Amino acid sequence: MTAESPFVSDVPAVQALAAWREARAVAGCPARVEAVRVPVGDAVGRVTAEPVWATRSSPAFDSAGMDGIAVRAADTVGAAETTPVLLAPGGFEVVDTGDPLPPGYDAVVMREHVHHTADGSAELRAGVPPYQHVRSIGEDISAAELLLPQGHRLRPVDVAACAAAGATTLAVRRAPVVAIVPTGDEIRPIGAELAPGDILDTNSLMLAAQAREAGCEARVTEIVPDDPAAIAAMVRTAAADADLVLLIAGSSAGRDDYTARVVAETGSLAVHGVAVRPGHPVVLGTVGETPIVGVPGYPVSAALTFDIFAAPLLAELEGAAPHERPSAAARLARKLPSALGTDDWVRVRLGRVHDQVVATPLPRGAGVLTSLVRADGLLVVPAGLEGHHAGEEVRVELLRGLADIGRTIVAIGSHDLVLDLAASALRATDPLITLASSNVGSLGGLVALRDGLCHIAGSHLLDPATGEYTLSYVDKLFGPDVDVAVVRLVHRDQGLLVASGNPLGLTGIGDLTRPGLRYVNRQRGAGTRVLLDHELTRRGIDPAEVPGYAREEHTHLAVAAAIAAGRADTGLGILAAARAFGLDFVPVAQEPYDLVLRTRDLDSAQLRPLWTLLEQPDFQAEVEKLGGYSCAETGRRIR
Ligand SMILES: Nc1nc2c(c(=O)[nH]1)N[C@H]1C(S)=C(S)[C@@H](COP(=O)(O)OP(=O)(O)OC[C@H]3O[C@@H](n4cnc5c(N)ncnc54)[C@H](O)[C@@H]3O)O[C@H]1N2
Ligand code: MOO
Repeated sequence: MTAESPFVSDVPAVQALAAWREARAVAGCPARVEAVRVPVGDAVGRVTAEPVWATRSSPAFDSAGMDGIAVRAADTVGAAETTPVLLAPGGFEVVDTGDPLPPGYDAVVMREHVHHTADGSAELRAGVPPYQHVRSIGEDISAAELLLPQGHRLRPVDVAACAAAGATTLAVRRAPVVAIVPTGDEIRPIGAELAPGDILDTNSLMLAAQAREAGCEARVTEIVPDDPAAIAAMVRTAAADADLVLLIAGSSAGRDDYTARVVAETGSLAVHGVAVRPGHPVVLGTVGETPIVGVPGYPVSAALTFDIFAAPLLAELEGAAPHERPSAAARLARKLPSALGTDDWVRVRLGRVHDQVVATPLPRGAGVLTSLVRADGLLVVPAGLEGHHAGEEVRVELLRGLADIGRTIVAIGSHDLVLDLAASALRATDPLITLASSNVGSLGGLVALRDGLCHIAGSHLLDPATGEYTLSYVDKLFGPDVDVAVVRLVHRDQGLLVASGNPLGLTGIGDLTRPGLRYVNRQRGAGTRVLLDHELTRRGIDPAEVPGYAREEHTHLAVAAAIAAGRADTGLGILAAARAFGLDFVPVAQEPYDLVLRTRDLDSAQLRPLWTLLEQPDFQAEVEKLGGYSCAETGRRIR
């Protein structure tokens, strides 16, 4: 690879890590950070640099385990309710929990089992075995035992045990120092006034916090402009007193992307481009004796690059095992395509549907940081796979506890803004409730419900034969005997979304055959597409006559966005989507949008908060404020 090459050539992650390791060895990068001796009280979070041996037993003496009296067990033999034993003063001694056991005694009787008589004797109504309620010397720790191995990250319980075992100081690895260097002419510090095109330096904030969470000291430098000489100077300074440098952005092939060149010129470039996504343009190398990572600028790429490349190295520098997240099996809520040749890191929402965990993929863009914010888990589609089918079992790394996901409502089907509104309203009433919705179209939602992959399927499927919505599809898919309930969410207006002012003067479906028109359609299986097809058929129009019929978007908002950006002239969608993008709207039809579910879930604890919400007048008012919605039948069970 040449330093000048603008091309990022992706190597598999394992190979990249091996190449970087080799480069670090050649550059003489230390294998470990130094060991230091610190007071036990300061050692939490650090990693032991040598084994910890006990120099003291704990307890250091036989001690009373309870408040009461110390006795000789032999003196109590035969004591019973009917034949109490009296111990005269001098034949026992009062003790409190933790007191050394007085010499000559071998057991303790709890004070609530002792009757003191007027002459000061102690009356016992039960015999006691030797060593009852006595903590013997070394019960917890014996002097000379190995308490902790080397390479152990110290937790609060560990330092307490070390101190009890006689340690006042511990030999630990010092915290690795991570220097973070943000770059980019457009990057501004958090809190700065922003001009158009400016971007806040959120990556430094995140990476520094990730480094601290990993037990490191993080130092963020000034933001360096896109000037290779300035970046090189800052990298040299940062590397001089850091154990790892994270150089943010400029990792790919743009005109101002200098990271690979700077690393090659100031040190050695081991890897430029790894077959992982997000994060593929990552740069790995060394500067002096310090490892450096060129972290891609997109926030999701930056976060994952830290996890995949920086965190394992930092753990190794401390001599500790890398942090591993627990994982669980889950079934995919919908199809997950993935490019061959790269490890695809997909963020997922998790929910429990009946007795299985279901994973719903979140948006995949490397700039969509909220996909990580909302993620309950991470799933890696390995380079050798072209993805997974809906319903396929996958292994998911957990970012949240499985117990926490128990209250997630999994919704799959057609997209509607009312579901988004409900998700945020539910969260406001109880932070533990999540409504995770995934848009695969009405038909896809019904299939997912049939296959046990969701709690509710949002549907607005018109049956052109009957003019009825959804019910006939439910019958067809589930058969008449399966207990499926249908609850009305809303009625909504569907119409043609057009640019503000309706510049083409469209009046309805009949105008869609105009030559040169750029229509944008919804995907097959979407209720809106079924509606379009029905309206076309009614007018005897062949879909092939609609220019743009084959062009597909997956949500109302995506259709509206395409029109707002001037990439299309019109598409069928809901009024609320037109409003959200400042578009005009030519009404075509009013349709019901329903929630389909298993009857047994109508009364489940997971779904109950949703039904309560739908009844609320405040919520209904919010919905109608979106425009184009009627709540006249909201919450009514129609099957
Ligand atoms: N022709 C190619 N273009 C791109 C490729 C490629 O292989 N060939 N890779 C794409 C991928 S994938 C990624 S990821 C990005 C990586 O970009 P860079 O590391 O070069 O970063 P920039 O282009 O400078 O910035 C990308 C994006 O991130 C924002 N950014 C930068 N620094 C920060 C920061 N500190 N805090 C928050 N956000 C930051 C920056 O403003 C840009 O919006 O390249 C693709 N392109
Ligand atoms: O690989 Mo980039 O990091 O997808 O966004």
